[in-house]
Amino acid sequence: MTGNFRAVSSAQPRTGAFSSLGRRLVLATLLFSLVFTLAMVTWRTWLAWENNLAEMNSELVLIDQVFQNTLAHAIWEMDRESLDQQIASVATAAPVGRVVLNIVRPGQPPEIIELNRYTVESSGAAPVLHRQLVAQPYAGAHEKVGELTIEGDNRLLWERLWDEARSIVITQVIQSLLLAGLVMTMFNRLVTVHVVHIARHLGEVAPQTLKRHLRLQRAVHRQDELSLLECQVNELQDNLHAHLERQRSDELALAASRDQLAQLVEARTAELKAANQALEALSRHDALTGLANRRYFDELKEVEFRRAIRHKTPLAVLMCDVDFFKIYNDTYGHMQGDQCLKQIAETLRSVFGRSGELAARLGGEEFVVVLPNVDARQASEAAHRLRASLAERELPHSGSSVSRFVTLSIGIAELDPESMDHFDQLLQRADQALYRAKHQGRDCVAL
Ligand SMILES: Nc1nc2c(ncn2[C@@H]2O[C@H](COP(=O)(O)OP(=O)(O)OP(=O)(O)O)[C@@H](O)[C@H]2O)c(=O)[nH]1
Repeated sequence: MTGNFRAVSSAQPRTGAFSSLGRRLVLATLLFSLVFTLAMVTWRTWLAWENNLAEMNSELVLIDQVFQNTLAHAIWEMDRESLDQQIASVATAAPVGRVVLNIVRPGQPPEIIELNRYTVESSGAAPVLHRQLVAQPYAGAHEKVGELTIEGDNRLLWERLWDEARSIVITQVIQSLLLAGLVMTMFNRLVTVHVVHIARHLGEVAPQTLKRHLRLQRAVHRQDELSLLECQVNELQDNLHAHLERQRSDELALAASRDQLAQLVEARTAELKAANQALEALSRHDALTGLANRRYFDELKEVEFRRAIRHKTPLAVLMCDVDFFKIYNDTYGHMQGDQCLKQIAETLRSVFGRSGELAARLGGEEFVVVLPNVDARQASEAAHRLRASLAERELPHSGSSVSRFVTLSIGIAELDPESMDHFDQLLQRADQALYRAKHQGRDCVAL
């Protein structure tokens, strides 16, 4: 499950290098401030220009109001000295750049007095004031004596504009820089720090740390986008934790039921195996005597035959038949006959209990014994041991004409690799020997 989590610290942006949100915001703010500053400077400079023009015009009007009557009077009175002084005063007043006085006298050509503040003629946008000078030599008389033209000082106008523009630019730039700094600081404190904190927290999220909630370090807890994000991250962690817990308990339950199922399957398999073994035992063994039955004997006989041929070892077979068993049954009853067959089987088991020796009931009262690594002589000794062992049991057989007890006739055959190529030939040979034993009077062994 840990593999389902990826550390944020190792995650890279999809394309390009890492670019801080705060830096981009500052750049955008600075760009905006620059454009805004340019616009503001232009607009405020234009306003300042208009103000300066109006102010200079007012100053010229004021000068004109101060001097128009005294000038008209000096012209009327032909007071040259006063006239020159006044013209010089007007020309040296601060906002004045040029003064032109056109003196009109009846019958004389007009006289023009012009004073320039600067040697070089400056013409420009400064305001110009034209005033007709009228003298009042007596009450009710109006005599036009001249015309006064006052032109504003262009240089002064531009100097004033330049001073104002400079202060406008400085204040706008400072204002913009302060605004950008404020935005950057606020954004950094209010957003960037917390976004980085959230990214680090998410990078450390793992199944075992899901219960550790995200806690934003904020002086004042406000309900805003960040608190919403904090809440959603914690809710996601809780859901994930609950889901993992559910998954874990489901896995445990599944494992428990799997174990239970495995135990059940194991028990059922054992039962089945036991039943199969029982079935197999039943299918391979004679129900009455417990000896191998004909089917099992048929399975094993060829194996032993091939082994003896391959290893060139001797192999002997005993064919055993109970003597006068029909009479036994007739005398003691079929049930007793069964008990007798069981006793004979027990005798066979006790005599031929070594590994490899096989005693089987072929049917009725007929038994066969396969003896690997045993030749005819040894088989004969074994047959006699069998007869002796049966005799020891002293199973009464009153109907027998050869003994008071139950006896066996035994035919022996030994494998002859030259003349035999399958087991039945050996069995047939043993059967023929048994036939001879019966004809020799029973209760004997024949080769
Ligand atoms: N009780 C009992 N009798 C069986 C069983 N199988 C076969 N018999 C009897 O065994 C008898 C065999 O008789 P016979 O083949 O005539 O041979 P015998 O009487 O033993 O005579 P000889 O072999 O010539 O000595 C028959 O009467 C069968 O009914 C069995 O499982 N139980």
